[in-house]
Amino acid sequence: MTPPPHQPKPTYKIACIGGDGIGPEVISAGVEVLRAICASPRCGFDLEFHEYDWSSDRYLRTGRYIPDDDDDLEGRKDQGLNSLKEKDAILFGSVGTPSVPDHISLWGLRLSICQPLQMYANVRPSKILPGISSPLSGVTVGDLDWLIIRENSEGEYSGHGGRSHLGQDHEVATEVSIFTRSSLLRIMRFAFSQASLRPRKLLTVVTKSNAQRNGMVLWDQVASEVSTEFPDVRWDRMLVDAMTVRMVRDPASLDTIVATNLHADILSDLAAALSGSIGIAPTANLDPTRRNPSMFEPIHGSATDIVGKGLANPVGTFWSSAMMLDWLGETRASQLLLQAIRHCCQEVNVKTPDVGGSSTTGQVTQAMIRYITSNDRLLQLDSEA
Ligand SMILES: NC(=O)C1=CN([C@@H]2O[C@H](COP(=O)(O)OP(=O)(O)OC[C@H]3O[C@@H](n4cnc5c(N)ncnc54)[C@H](O)[C@@H]3O)[C@@H](O)[C@H]2O)C=CC1
Ligand SMILES: CC(=O)C(=O)O
Ligand SMILES: [K+]
Ligand SMILES: [Mn+2]
Repeated sequence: MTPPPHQPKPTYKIACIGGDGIGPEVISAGVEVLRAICASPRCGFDLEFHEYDWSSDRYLRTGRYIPDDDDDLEGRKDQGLNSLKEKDAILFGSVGTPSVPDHISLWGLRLSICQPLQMYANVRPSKILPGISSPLSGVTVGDLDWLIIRENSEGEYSGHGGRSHLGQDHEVATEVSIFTRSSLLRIMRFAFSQASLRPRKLLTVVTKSNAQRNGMVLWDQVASEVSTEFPDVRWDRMLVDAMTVRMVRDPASLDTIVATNLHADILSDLAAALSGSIGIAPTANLDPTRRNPSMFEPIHGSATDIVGKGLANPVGTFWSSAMMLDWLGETRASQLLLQAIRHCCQEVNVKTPDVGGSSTTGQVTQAMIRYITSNDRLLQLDSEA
């Protein structure tokens, strides 16, 4: 048989934005682990990492989180937002520091990437991993396995509103939630299709249409319209306040969940805590049209209380990196990464203090790399092994 023609390995360009606080610590751990995968001769692709210094430090130095595309930075003009569009994916840490107001930092960096690049679907899996215990008594692996879909482009985080009469008794501030039919159609179609891909084919639409009588009513209406396109998906509707009760009291009754930008932000932190720790939970900011690169980050923030101490759990970043590989079509490498996470959490018990262990960020990272290096046969198709 003639051997197949030599195929060059695909090389994916990954933008790495560590950001603030523990962001750079977990991102460098993620990059080390991803490099260990690529170092295997059995790995069928390569990753090219492009580091960005976008952070609050840069903001305090230059007045900008993201330089203009035509700013000349040490002779280079390729470091602005447009440069992200040439990448295959973005790995993001976190943004936020005590010396900059949180609304400046979040809008200056994370939202300034997600919004122009139309990453309208924020995907947040939440699941109890073997070796990790839930604070809910009697709830264990398999009892909590959720996929939270967060609307990531509008709603309460549209940035509409303003302040006037500053400092006066009649000072006023508005924060206007925006709900558009076109954005609701795309997020509901995305959520129903994600639900239809999971074995239980079960979607819960979170709402607050009792008190919020405009945007949330349109939200419900579009959910109902889109449901007719997905006859195989069973779905129900929950008011967000009652949803918190159901998540705690009956986690096994839930599977895929769709909620607004604000509601899902809150519910996913709760989900992370119920599944063991905020340090574990991953997220993907997806442009499902693939016109733009998507961005992968742990759901946690910059955790300035633990920065520089080796206490940051890097698992949220490893899991996010696995989601990134999956999005790039590298499912075997993604599976290997997930398996390495399970191995660290359960078999060798290498865990950070937030999940009851005593290992450092670096020790967890090294244990991941050891597992990957000695199990790299899993990167090959069975027929090639
Ligand atoms: N996507 C992003 O970049 C986000 C940024 N933020 C920003 O981060 C800053 C801090 O926000 P917080 O409300 O304190 O939330 P946070 O998620 O940074 O921290 C909350 C608590 O969880 C702990 N924690 C978080 N990540 C951990 C990890 N990997 N391992 C172990 N423990 C971990 C922290 O030590 C802290 O006690 C703020 O400026 C906020 O605006 C918050 C959430 C997301
Ligand atoms: C900002 C924030 O809390 C989040 O994206 O989850
Ligand atoms: K983050
Ligand atoms: Mn959040």
